[in-house]
Amino acid sequence: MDSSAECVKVAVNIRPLITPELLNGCTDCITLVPGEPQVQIGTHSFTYDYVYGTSGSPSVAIYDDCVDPLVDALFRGYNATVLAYGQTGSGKTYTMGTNYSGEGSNDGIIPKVMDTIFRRVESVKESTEFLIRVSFIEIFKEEVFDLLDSNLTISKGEGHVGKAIVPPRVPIQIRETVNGGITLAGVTEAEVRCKEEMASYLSKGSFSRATGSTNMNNQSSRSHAIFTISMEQKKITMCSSGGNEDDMGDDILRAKLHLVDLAGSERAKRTGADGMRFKEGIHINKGLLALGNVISALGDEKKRKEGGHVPYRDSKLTRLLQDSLGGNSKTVMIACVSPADTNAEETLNTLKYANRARNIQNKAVINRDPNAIQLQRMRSQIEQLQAELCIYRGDSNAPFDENQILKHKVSLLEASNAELQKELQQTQVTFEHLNQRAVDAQVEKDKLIMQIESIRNGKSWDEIEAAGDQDADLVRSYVSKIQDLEGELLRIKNSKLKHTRFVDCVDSDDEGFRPTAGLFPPIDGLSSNSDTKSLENEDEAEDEQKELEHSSMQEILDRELKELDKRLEQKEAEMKRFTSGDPSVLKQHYEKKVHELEQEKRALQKEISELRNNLDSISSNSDDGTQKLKEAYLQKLTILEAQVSQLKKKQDAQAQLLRQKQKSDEAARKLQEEIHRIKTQKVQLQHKIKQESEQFRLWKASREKEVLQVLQKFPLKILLSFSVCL
Ligand SMILES: Nc1ncnc2c1ncn2[C@@H]1O[C@H](COP(=O)(O)OP(=O)(O)OP(=O)(O)O)[C@@H](O)[C@H]1O
Repeated sequence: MDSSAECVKVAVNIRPLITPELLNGCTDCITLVPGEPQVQIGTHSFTYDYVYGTSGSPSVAIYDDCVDPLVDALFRGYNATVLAYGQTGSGKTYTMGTNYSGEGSNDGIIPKVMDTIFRRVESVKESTEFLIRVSFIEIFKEEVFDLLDSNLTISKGEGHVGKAIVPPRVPIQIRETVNGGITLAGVTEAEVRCKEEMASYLSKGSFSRATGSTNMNNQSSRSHAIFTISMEQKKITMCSSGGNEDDMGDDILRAKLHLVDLAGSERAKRTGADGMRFKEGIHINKGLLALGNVISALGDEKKRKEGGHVPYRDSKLTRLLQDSLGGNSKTVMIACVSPADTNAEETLNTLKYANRARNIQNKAVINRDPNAIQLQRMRSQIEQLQAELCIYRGDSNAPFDENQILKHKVSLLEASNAELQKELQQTQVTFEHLNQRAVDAQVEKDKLIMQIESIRNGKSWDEIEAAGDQDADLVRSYVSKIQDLEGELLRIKNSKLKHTRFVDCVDSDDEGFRPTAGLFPPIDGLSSNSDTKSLENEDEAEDEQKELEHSSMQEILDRELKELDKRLEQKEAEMKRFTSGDPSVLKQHYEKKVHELEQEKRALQKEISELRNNLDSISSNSDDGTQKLKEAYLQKLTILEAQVSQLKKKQDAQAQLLRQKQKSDEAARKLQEEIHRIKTQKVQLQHKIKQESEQFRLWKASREKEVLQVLQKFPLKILLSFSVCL
């Protein structure tokens, strides 16, 4: 997960069974797991960040756990959103406190938010200036209306009970700012200075909100309502520069808290709706369906990593909540559910919806005024230059020694680094917005091109409109396909870069890889047009990239193979040395030699013992002749004994040789085994080379097929416009 990314927090609020449900004999079908944020319904079990049951005073706990941290974040310059979702009558308006009029029960979230904000403002008003504004809008039948519009003449009696409202009011246009933010053209933003003033605007807006009676709630909200609190703050006194992330210094922080009370999520037939109420339901569901699709797209980790399309533009609701879901906001969703068994199906749907929302990751950043950031940076520079000047002047009264100045410089650099990192974060968020806008604009543009083309071909407007959604889906699928391919190309480029570095390290003599020719020949009719070249070039670049990858892989494998061959050659040469003579002949030779020496030794020993016998018989005769013979025998005996001892030595040496021979036989056997292993490795490597070539061939074939399919499906005009935009 990205370190700066933070998941949307999800809480489930289960209201008690209400009187009509009790009168109908409904029973509680939800089970809570004690001590765990878990909910069980039937065989299903879900875990959330927080679960609030039917007892106690949940609104206090909900506020403390889920909303108070968001109000705190608002003061630190972060955007935040609280979103109440659930079927009609599940308690969204009750939980949010959207109907709060400034008097009576203070139970809902919004009154508590107001209370906290103004208590906090009061506590820091000596050091910080605040500008707080509120706006209140509703999305009713896919149009945005300003609930604080002072020209609003509608009275509560005109269309609220059983009859649809036909309000004499002008819808507000949604605009996008240059950095991808969403604004509402001309919406009332009322400045407020106290809680009572803020509550009066909430009450005024709630009064104007479209409500109606349904089977499930006789004061049912028929619109999505967004109450927004904007806060601008600036420190009055100078503050010490420190590394604290939330220290705003001279910055102006601007942040918004959206408090969203959605319309009921139930299916139309359950509410017993007909006529106008039924049509309202269709619009409500369109917005909630789009919201569900956005949640699904953002919650899918694979799609998110690939930067896939998020259909924010499919409804006004999702466009307005763009920042709150997957953007620059800290967001909490409160799923409101009824425990009644009659509502079990809708409750299960809400729980599933909420469960998916837990996977959404937002990237909230502190919203600082860019001018203030620039000012801060310039001030740091001045301080640094002043410090340097002190050193160069050699000013003995200067309060800095060199060490201090270096420390100061380090802290300035650290501060500037932190600033740059924040800027980078903001730029990343802006980039993602712009990217999304580019995709959406591309889809819009291509839809229009197709419509113009259809008009030229004589189609009626009804036919065009009927085909509109289908065409838009087709175009969207192509745009996202192109996005996917671009993403893949980028990944391949990056991995190639890493790979080239690796190869360079392994072999510095490597000349590098030369790009081979593109895979596809120019396409007739397109090749001469310069607009198509970028598309063609990108394809060629991708193909070249793949070819390069393939050839570099082949080169590495070839090199490995050569290395193995070299080792094999060495081992075989060694083996040859061992086996150059016939080992069995050699062995026989040595054994024979030892045997001969043995025989010779025995013969000599026999001769010596005969001589000794003769000597003994001579000793008994003492005449001169026999004495001389005795001396001759003794001499011979000495010579023979010397010969025997030499023969013994030779015999030992031969035995030693024989042992050595046995050892070298063992070494030869091991060598033989090693040669066998190298040969097996070689076969495996050759197999791998073959496999890699085959994979590359298959990729090449599918790539050609893919490009041909895209070219066949796209009208030429769309291809041209894609290539211009991309
Ligand atoms: N926690 C609660 N305790 C007691 N009563 C509650 C609670 N939550 C809701 N109710 C009651 O349930 C009824 C329906 O609540 P609410 O109007 O807030 O529903 P909703 O979800 O806003 O409906 P819709 O989408 O139709 O506007 C109201 O009568 C309300 O007083």
